[in-house]
Amino acid sequence: MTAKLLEGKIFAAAIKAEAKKQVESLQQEFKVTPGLAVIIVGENPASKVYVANKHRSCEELGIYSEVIEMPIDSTKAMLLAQIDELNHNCKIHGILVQLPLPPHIHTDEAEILDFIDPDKDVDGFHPINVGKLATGQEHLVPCTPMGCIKMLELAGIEIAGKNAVIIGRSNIVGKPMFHLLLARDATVTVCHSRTKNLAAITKQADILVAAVGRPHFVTADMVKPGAVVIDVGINRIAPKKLVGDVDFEAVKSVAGAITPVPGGVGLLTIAILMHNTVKAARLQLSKTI
Ligand SMILES: Nc1nc(=O)c2c([nH]1)NC[C@@H]1CN(c3ccc(C(=O)N[C@@H](CCC(=O)O)C(=O)O)cc3)C=[N+]21
Ligand SMILES: [Mg+2]
Repeated sequence: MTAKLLEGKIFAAAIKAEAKKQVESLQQEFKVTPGLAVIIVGENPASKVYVANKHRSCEELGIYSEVIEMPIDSTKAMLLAQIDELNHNCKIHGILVQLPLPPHIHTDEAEILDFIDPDKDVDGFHPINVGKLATGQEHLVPCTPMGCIKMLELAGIEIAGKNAVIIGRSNIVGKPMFHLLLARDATVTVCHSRTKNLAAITKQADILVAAVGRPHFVTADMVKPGAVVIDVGINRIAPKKLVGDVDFEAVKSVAGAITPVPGGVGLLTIAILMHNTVKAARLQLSKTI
């Protein structure tokens, strides 16, 4: 058996086309152009690639985009001042602080992210938005897990009643993914580095989400035949070689459907960021009218 390939570009195109329509209707109805600001601190090469991809997507869709490059030695106070300006800048509807932050301000990450106006929090990382997601009031939702959900929906893959297993419990992927799947009536298990008998649990999964950050972590013997395997990993094993968390070549002959890396959910992450930016703009308009 060979798994159906879930190609990110097809789903991303559908999500972006819908966002583009909404950009046009906001311009026609309200003369407002949605705006996204991305703050990048320092020179992390991977971050630069992602930020450039985000900027290009904004241009494609007619979203106003600002990339704010701050020096590697920026202080917490400098970041908070920049966020404060963007919180009050009416051209900007979405604010994203590219992670990871440099080591000297790493411990300030939560304080920095929590300073973003929750209505402009297109990453969905603010505790208000996390709380809303956890209580069934989905508002601005983290882009990568939301991309996975949208992909399942667009591919016509049923979630309700399915056994979903997530490997990884990060605030960015694992935990929000848990809430999104639970809200759609899956039976959800979250596994992590201290989980015992991992393969026995993952083998129960109808939907398996890998978000561990370790190349080839999910092997064929961990996958139930016919399962949907979503690979959220982005591991750069050489300057130009990107691999996921799943041993793709082996798992594709067991799974029913699988996402590739690159070309999988990474593309959806950006598409949802565009969707969230438009949603944030709409939200802010509805509060001012
Ligand atoms: N505040 C914040 N929000 C984020 O959403 C965020 C972040 N920080 N830090 C880094 C991660 C990573 N991330 C990706 C975005 C696009 C691709 C993407 O476009 N991937 C393509 C191309 C990748 C390539 O070739 O390098 C693909 O998978 O095919 C991947 C990963 C967003 N992140
Ligand atoms: Mg995780």
